[in-house]
Amino acid sequence: MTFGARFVAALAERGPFCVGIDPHAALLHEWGLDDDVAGLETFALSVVEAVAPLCSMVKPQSAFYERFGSRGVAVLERVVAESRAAGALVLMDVKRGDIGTTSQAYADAYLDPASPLGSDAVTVSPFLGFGSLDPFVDTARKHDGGLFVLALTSNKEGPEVQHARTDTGETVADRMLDHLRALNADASPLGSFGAVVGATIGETGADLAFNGPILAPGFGAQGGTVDDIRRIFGASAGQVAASSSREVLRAGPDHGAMQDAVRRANDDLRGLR
Ligand SMILES: O=c1ccn([C@@H]2O[C@H](COP(=O)(O)O)[C@@H](O)[C@H]2O)c(=O)[nH]1
Repeated sequence: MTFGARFVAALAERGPFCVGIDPHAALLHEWGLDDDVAGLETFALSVVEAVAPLCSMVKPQSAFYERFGSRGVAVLERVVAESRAAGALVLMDVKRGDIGTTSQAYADAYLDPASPLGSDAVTVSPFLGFGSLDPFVDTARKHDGGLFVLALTSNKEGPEVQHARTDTGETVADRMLDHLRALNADASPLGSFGAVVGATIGETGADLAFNGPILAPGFGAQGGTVDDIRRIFGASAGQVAASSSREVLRAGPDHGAMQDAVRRANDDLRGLR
């Protein structure tokens, strides 16, 4: 089953809310844990245990594990394996992108099921040129994985690059979305090549109608709301997984409170479908 098909099925069954598993130092302290590998492990696996059986997709942010070196990455490997075992899709948030030969190594690391970090999908950056992502595209096709390509990110600095005009007059973001349209052409029910479009973006005029999954980070702690998802995505809202990390994680360590936060977000977002 392709990633696009798994994404559609997971959102229909479990709801459109994606939980970011980002073990910030401040959150470890709020949970009464030390900011060390043992604290990271307790935090991350506790979040997995609480939310992975419930939500359609989890999105671990690799940076928060990498900061502990190889032992942190070992925890990330367990987050991937245990989340998938609990039935959640795993989107590895690493925003990789490099020249093609290096992109191939990244693609193998995150999209080959034989890799310890092999995930359902990975976030990638197209700002070395969309064609530099070809190894990710080919590897995703080979293993039925998915990509989420940065298009209109949730941070306030993004427009400097993403709203800039290309040689043909369209914005960089529009060009990226055009590439995604081409990659997903004819896919059914949805292609596997998604876009990252923040829940915080203002009026951009971008055409967000395309036949692929959309990740909307910035929901919750960064200020994005259900109304923003409705306003930004309109008729494409049914393809959106809205993602939040800190908002859910702050409800912990109580499992019930984190699960309630997931259920509430899913209920609110389901109204848009
Ligand atoms: O445009 C983007 C792309 C990715 N992110 C990532 O999402 C989470 C947001 O965390 P919150 O605590 O919900 O703010 C984090 O991992 C970012 O790296 C994003 O925010 N915006």
